[in-house]
Amino acid sequence: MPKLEIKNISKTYKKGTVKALDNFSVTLTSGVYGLLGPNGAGKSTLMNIITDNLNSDSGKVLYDGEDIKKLGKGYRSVLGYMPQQQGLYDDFTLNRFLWYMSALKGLKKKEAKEKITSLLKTVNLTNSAHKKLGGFSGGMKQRALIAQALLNDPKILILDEPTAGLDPKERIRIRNFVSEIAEDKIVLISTHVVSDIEFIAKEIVLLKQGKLVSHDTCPNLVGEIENKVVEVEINREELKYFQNNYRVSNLYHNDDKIIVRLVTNNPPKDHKSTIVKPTLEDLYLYVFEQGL
Ligand SMILES: Nc1ncnc2c1ncn2[C@@H]1O[C@H](COP(=O)(O)OP(=O)(O)OP(=O)(O)O)[C@@H](O)[C@H]1O
Repeated sequence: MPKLEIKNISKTYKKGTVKALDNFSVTLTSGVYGLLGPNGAGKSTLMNIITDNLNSDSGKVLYDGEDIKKLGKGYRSVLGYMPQQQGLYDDFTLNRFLWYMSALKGLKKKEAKEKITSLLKTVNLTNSAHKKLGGFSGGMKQRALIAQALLNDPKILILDEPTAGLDPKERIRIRNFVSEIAEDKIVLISTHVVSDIEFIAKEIVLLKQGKLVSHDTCPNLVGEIENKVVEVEINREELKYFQNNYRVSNLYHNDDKIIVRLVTNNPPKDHKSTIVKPTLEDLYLYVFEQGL
C-alpha cells in the first residue's frame, strides 16, 4: 500500500510576510482524501509541495519512507497531477496533448498508444480526440486534464479543484470516476465544494490559514457537531438578526415564516429549536465561519 508522509511542512511567500503553510503534517495511504479549506488556506501550496513543483521552507515529504527530494525522477514516475490552470494547450488537439504529455512522462511509444486509447475511453472523450482543447467545454477540459494525470498509472494522484466551474452532471461524472480509480492509489482532491468529496473520501483534511485543523472520516468529523445543528422557525423581520449572529447554513420559506438552519453552540433560547442531523457542509461552516 503506498504511503505519503507529509512532515512539518512550512512555507512562506514574500520574504516571510505571507505564511501559506504552518508546520503542516499528515500521512496519506490509499484512498480518496478531500482537502477542504477556504480561499487562501494553503491548498495549492500544499499540492505544489507534494508534487515537488515548489520547495518548502522546512519539513519533508516521504514516499514509502524515502524523501521525495532524493527519489527525484523515481517519484515523478509514480505521480499524477492535475493542476488548476487551464488553457495552456488550447491549440493542441486532445490526441496531440496526450502524446505530448506521454513523452514528458517518458512513456514508450507502444505503451503511450495503449494508454491513450484506454484513457480516452475511460474519460469518454474518444470521439473528441482530434478536436482542439480550446473548443472543449469546461467539463471536457477537466476530463482531458484528468486523463493526462493518469497516463503513467500513478500511485499518487493530486487533483486541484477538479470540478471547478462544472455543471452538476459533469461534477457527478467526475466524482464517480475519481472514486472508481482510487483503489490502490493515494488520491488527494482539493475543493471548495463539499459535495464533491462528502461521500467518496476516506478522510477529510481541514486546512485553515496554513494549519491542519483536523483530519478524520466524514462521519467522525460530522459527529463533532452532533446536537449543534438546529432548525428554528422565525419571522421575516428576524432574518437579519439571525444572519448577523449565527452561522446560517440554510434557510427556506414556509408560508409567511422562515425556517433557518443554524450551526451553533448556543441555540436561541426564545425560539423553539429542533435538533437536526449535521452534514459536512454544516461542519465546514462551523470550522471556517469566523466570529460567530
Ligand atoms: N506565489 C505567491 N506569492 C505570494 N503569495 C502567494 C503565492 N502563492 C500563494 N500565495 C499566498 O499564500 C496563501 C495560500 O495560498 P494558496 O493558493 O496555497 O491557497 P488555496 O487554499 O489554494 O487558495 P484557493 O482556494 O483560492 O486556490 C494565500 O495567502 C496566497 O495569497
